[in-house]
Amino acid sequence: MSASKNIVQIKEEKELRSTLEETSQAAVLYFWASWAEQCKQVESVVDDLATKYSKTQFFKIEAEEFEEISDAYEINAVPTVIIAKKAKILARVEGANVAEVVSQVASNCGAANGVGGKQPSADTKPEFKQDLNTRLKGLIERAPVMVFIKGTAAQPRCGFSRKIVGMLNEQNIKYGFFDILTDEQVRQGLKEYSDWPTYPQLYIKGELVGGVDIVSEMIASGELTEMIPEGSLAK
Ligand SMILES: N[C@@H](CCC(=O)N[C@@H](CS)C(=O)NCC(=O)O)C(=O)O
Ligand code: FES
Repeated sequence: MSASKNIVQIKEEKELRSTLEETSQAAVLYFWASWAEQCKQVESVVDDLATKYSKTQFFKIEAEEFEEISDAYEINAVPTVIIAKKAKILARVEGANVAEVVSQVASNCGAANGVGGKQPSADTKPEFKQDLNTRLKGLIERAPVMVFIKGTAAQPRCGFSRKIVGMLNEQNIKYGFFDILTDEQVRQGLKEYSDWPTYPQLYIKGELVGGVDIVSEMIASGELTEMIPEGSLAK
């Protein structure tokens, strides 16, 4: 996928500088390191975007190899994606936040191929979001009681997730779970979709209930069991 000619792995600092100086368009700078596992996810998205946005220049920059550039863009973590127009930074996405990379490229880099070179894309951004939102909705509705946690129900990988799983088990509630550590797009996307910034997240019949604090209060007041559909309570 990285065969697009508008994407280059920079070998010299001046490659980046001269392109940015010459063009009046936004360029995408992807900073990576070979040791950072998370970069692979972002790299494949960047490759994919380069084929979709063939008029935009994409650069891959090995962060530690090009310290001067990394310092200039204040890179503190890899992966980081910067969208820059000449010296100006239009957007910065740190970490494997794939949904945000897609969304920022869509809103800053004009039209994708086939959209006809129109003005910055009122229509490309929602299109990507639509896909993710459909997916998130499907996950939320996978079971009548659904919990999004770090790790699995059998092996939670965070104290908060362990706590909610323990509470649900204690209440004999049958539930489905999704391990958000396996999917960065879901991890970040669901926060925005449900307007809830942390995990765990408990959903009943497709509706967000809340995290540990809320669920524990609702158990104490008896409210939670009232909300659980009959088939989701083990006798
Ligand atoms: N008070 C929260 C605690 C949950 C929390 O703080 N979660 C953090 C740490 S596990 C979180 O999900 N941060 C965002 C992230 O890791 O993506 C609750 O009631 O659920
Ligand atoms: S992963 Fe650190 S508190 Fe949950």
